[in-house]
Parts: sequence; C-alpha cells; structure tokens
Amino acid sequence: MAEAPLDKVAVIGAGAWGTALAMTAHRAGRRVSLWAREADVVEAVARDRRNPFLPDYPIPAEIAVSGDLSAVVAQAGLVILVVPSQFLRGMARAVEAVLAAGVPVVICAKGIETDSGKLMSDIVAEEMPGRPQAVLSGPSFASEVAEGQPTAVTVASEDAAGGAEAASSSLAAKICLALGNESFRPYISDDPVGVEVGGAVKNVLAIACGIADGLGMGSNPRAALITRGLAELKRLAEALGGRRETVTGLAGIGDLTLTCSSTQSRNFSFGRALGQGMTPEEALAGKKSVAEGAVNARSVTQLARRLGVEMPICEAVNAILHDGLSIRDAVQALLTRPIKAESRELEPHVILPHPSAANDLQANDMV
Ligand SMILES: NC(=O)C1=CN([C@@H]2O[C@H](COP(=O)(O)OP(=O)(O)OC[C@H]3O[C@@H](n4cnc5c(N)ncnc54)[C@H](O)[C@@H]3O)[C@@H](O)[C@H]2O)C=CC1
Ligand SMILES: O=C(CO)COP(=O)(O)O
Repeated sequence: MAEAPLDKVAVIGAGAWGTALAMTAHRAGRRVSLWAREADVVEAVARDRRNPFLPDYPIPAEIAVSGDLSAVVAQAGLVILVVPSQFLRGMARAVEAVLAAGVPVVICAKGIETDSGKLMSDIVAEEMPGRPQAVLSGPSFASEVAEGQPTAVTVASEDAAGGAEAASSSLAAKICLALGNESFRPYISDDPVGVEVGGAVKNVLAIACGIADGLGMGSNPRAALITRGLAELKRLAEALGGRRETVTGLAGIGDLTLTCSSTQSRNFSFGRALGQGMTPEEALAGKKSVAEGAVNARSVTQLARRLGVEMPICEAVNAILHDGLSIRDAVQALLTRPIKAESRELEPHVILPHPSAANDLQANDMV
C-alpha cells in the first residue's frame, strides 16, 4: 500500500499551469507554496489574489506566493517543477541548491531540450542527482483545471514498474494521493519516457493542426494529422524505450486530441495564426505565455534524426518555423510523400512512388 500523502507541496513556476496545479494541491488538502519568477506576479497576487498568467481564477489565501525560492521549498515534501522546458535545467539547478536531500520532484514541463535532445527527466537526473523523480502529463488546460472541470492525467515514475505492489507504493502513487481530488484524477504509470514523449510531441502536432485550421481546411485533414501524428509520436517513444500502451493513454492520444482540436491551446492558436498568414515572429510577438511546440519542433526533429526516426509532420512544422519553408510547399510535400503501408510491420518495406510525386520532387525531398 502507498504511504500517507505528502503534506507540504512547493510549486516552482507561477505560469498558468503552475498556478492551476497549486490550486489543485490546495483542493486536495495540501499546504501549498508557489514560486513566481516575476516580481509583478508576486505583487499582483498580494494585491488582489490574481495571477496575470491565469487572471480569471482567484488564488486561495492559504497558498503562499513568493519569489524567495528557499522559503518556498522549505519543509516541502514534494516539489512540482512547472517552468517551460527550455528553462528547466537552470531552475532544477537553482532548486537543488536549496532543497533538502531526498525530497522528490515531479516534472510538469512538456518538451525536449534543444541541441542536447534530452528529456526533462534526463535534465533533472543531471542537475538533481539521485533525487526521486516523476513526470505528470495529460490533457489538462490550466484554466479548466483551475475552474474545477473534471480532468484526468498520468503520473509516471520508474519505481512503479514490477507489478501491482510496486505501483501501489511508488512515487507516482504517492503523488496521485497527494494531488488527487474530486475533480482532478491522476493515474499511475511506470513509463516516464512514454509520458514525456507524448507531452513534447503533441505540441508540435497541435501547431500542424492549427495551421490546417488557419488555412480553412476541414475535419478530414485534422483527423489525418492527429492519426499520422500519433504514429510519429509512437515511433519516437518506442525508439527511446517508451511503451506503445502509454502512447494510447492520457499523456499520448488524450493530450493530442485535446490540444489539436481547441483554440484554447496556445500551440493550436499559434499554428492557426500561421495558417492565416502571419509569420512565426508576428504570431508570437508580445506573448508572455509559451507555445512549447514552437521551440520543440526543433528539438523533437533534431532528436528524431539522431535516432533515425521518421517524423514527417514534425519535420514540416520545423521547416516552416525555422527553415523558411512555405506552408503551401510543406502541405504539398506531405501529401505527395511516397505511398506506404499503414501497418507498422509492413511500413518499412512498402514504399511506392506517389502518382504525382514527379510533379514536385524538390518539395517532396524536403520532408
Ligand atoms: N498552460 C497549460 O494549460 C499547461 C501547460 N503545461 C506545460 O507547463 C509548462 C509551463 O507552462 P505554463 O505554466 O502554461 O506557462 P505560461 O505560458 O503560463 O507562463 C510562462 C512561464 O514561463 C516562465 N518563465 C519565463 N522565462 C523564464 C525563465 N527565464 N526561467 C524560468 N521561467 C521562465 C514564467 O515565469 C511563467 O511561469 C510548459 O512546459 C507547458 O507546456 C502543461 C499542461 C497544461
Ligand atoms: O498541454 C496543454 C494541455 O494539456 C496545454 O496546451 P497548450 O500549451 O497548447 O495551451
């Protein structure tokens, strides 16, 4: 059986998701402190209990919001890391310097580190050596979590592997007990890699779906992008040692369908703006909130190439965002790729030239 829930929870990162998770832990009965990087966020919360990153939902008075990292993590039994992926390394290092030994951390950023191709769990292992760690991910718009909409997520830790007893006493189980409440339902997993890859790749695919929407495309293209995008996600997860089953769970297909079909998603909306004719710079201008897929298109495709994993939709998004490929050429190139088998077993062995590929070999070569 799992032990008693962790009592005090420190949340690092007071963006929309960190704030919603702090509210979640508070609803679950935990004592909660929240670290904000921006002085104006600390001031806004002190003044009217509202965070500009999530302005529609008041923060309960019992949640202590501060810019003092040592004070926030003092006496914490669990630390939730919720800064965007490209800032996690620096933040993990800073937290490690002030956190008591043995206190576990749970990673909530969705992404892969640019250039190194490292997963967030690799970064935490490097910057917080020996510290117990888990990953939390799944279909969870911060605003809906803050509102108390029923939400299910996956929490994964390696020690959950080895059967029911291991899963029940794992770090993932303890975190589920510490954060679960009547509207927030976490599930235990022993596959952190599969969970992480799901969260990182779905943001890139959400940009692709947003682009299609912005172009005025209908439901067929979206379903095709989601399904073939899932095939890409699965290939990368498996290449990294993740499990197929995880990809069809909350952190895979669950988050993919959520993010690829709602303008609530920052990534989908970013893609939509591109499809409507904005440049990436114009679409991101003035935004303080993150669209993780914009950066992670690069890191996901860098990693996929290194591993020899084919991810044509993610490659197309990366080429549009970072290599100046026009959306028109990217769409044509995707649609005129060679004919392949859908089945995983046959897929590597069946490659037929697309009937119209000869019309535009140059674009076809790019993805
Ligand atoms: N918002 C959502 O609905 C969800 C977000 N996530 C993930 O959570 C992570 C955090 O996203 P949000 O809370 O939505 O962020 P946000 O877009 O609401 O806010 C931006 C965050 O980035 C932080 N930041 C900016 N520059 C920084 C720096 N140099 N060092 C450290 N932190 C810096 C800000 O302090 C702020 O916390 C992302 O990886 C995102 O994909 C996951 C699930 C849901
Ligand atoms: O990860 C999310 C929901 O699960 C949030 O998606 P966006 O970052 O695209 O808004």
